[in-house]
Amino acid sequence: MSDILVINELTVELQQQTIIADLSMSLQQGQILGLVGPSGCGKTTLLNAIAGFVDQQKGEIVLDTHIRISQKTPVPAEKRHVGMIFQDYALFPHLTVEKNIAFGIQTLPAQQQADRIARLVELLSLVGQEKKYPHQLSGGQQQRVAIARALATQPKLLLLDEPFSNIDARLRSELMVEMRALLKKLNISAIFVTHNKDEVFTFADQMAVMDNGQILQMGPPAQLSKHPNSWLVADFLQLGSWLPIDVKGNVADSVLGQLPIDEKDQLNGKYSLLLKPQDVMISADSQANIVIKHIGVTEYGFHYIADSLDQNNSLAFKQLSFYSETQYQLHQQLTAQVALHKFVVFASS
Ligand SMILES: Nc1ncnc2c1ncn2[C@@H]1O[C@H](COP(=O)(O)OP(=O)(O)OP(=O)(O)O)[C@@H](O)[C@H]1O
Repeated sequence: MSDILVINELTVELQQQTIIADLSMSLQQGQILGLVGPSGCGKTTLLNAIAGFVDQQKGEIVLDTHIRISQKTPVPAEKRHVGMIFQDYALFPHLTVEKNIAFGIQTLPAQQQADRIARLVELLSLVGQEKKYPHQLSGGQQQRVAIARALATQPKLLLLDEPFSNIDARLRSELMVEMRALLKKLNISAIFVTHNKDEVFTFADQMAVMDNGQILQMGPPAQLSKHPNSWLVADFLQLGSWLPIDVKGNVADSVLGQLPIDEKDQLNGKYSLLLKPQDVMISADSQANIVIKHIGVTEYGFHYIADSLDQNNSLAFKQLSFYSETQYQLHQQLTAQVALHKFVVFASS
């Protein structure tokens, strides 16, 4: 399978500030990539650089194995065969649905335009809406028009900036499933930006976590959840809570007791241990070490958030998350123990 996109050491500066810093990645033909990361880390700028809306200062972007773009050999946006769907869809308010869809293909012969519009209207369930204006459509319909308009030019790669953020929560997952099926059917590769990790798990084959203009980790979402390569990735994916530990040799001190540490890891000093909710065992006895601060009800039972009872200890923590079928009370003091497993430990918190 060939790569639809290869990025080598890309640097993008905006107003003398480095926004994308030496970023490298690749995406296989037909794959959907979910791009996540903290606000301001450069996600939209990366899409803009791929689409050709901002200049690159260094590095190379290779589209569909043969369109090679660098600072010395720029390629205008319209020659990149990349479609982009903006967060607010950016539909033309004074144009009907069919005229919006036709916008990028006006140079084609009239019959070819009409055939392509008819096919897209059918594909995106917009039959009967052709003569309507954007303000006469629901959010979901507007999104489908934006998709149809982007697909009209038959792009090899579709870029979507937070495509689902304006959609009603009930409609969202239905639309995501529909759109994924459509992209797969047309064998169109896509990169979409989101703040919602659940969207990545529903919609994407690959996930990239960005921070500070770089990609920290990229791979199938399940792989990143299992083996986060840094504190930031684990924290962004909300994989659990952070337990401060102090490692000496093959044991670690924590306010939840001593934990065995694999000496092969060669740790020494203070770290943060990733504690998944299922790794926390709770009992109500006289050895209390946590106090319940928040109680929620979920499909997995009660969800509790607790602080360590001793807040003066240098290893004290706040907001340990765990689930239990047992109902405890707010402010109740309990004993938490850590189930023995292969710990994931990171240097900073
Ligand atoms: N035209 C511009 N000129 C100068 N700086 C810009 C410009 N556009 C964006 N930036 C800056 O670049 C950084 C990255 O912005 P970008 O929109 O790419 O981030 P993002 O990850 O998409 O953020 P968000 O998740 O909040 O949408 C920010 O610090 C932003 O202020």
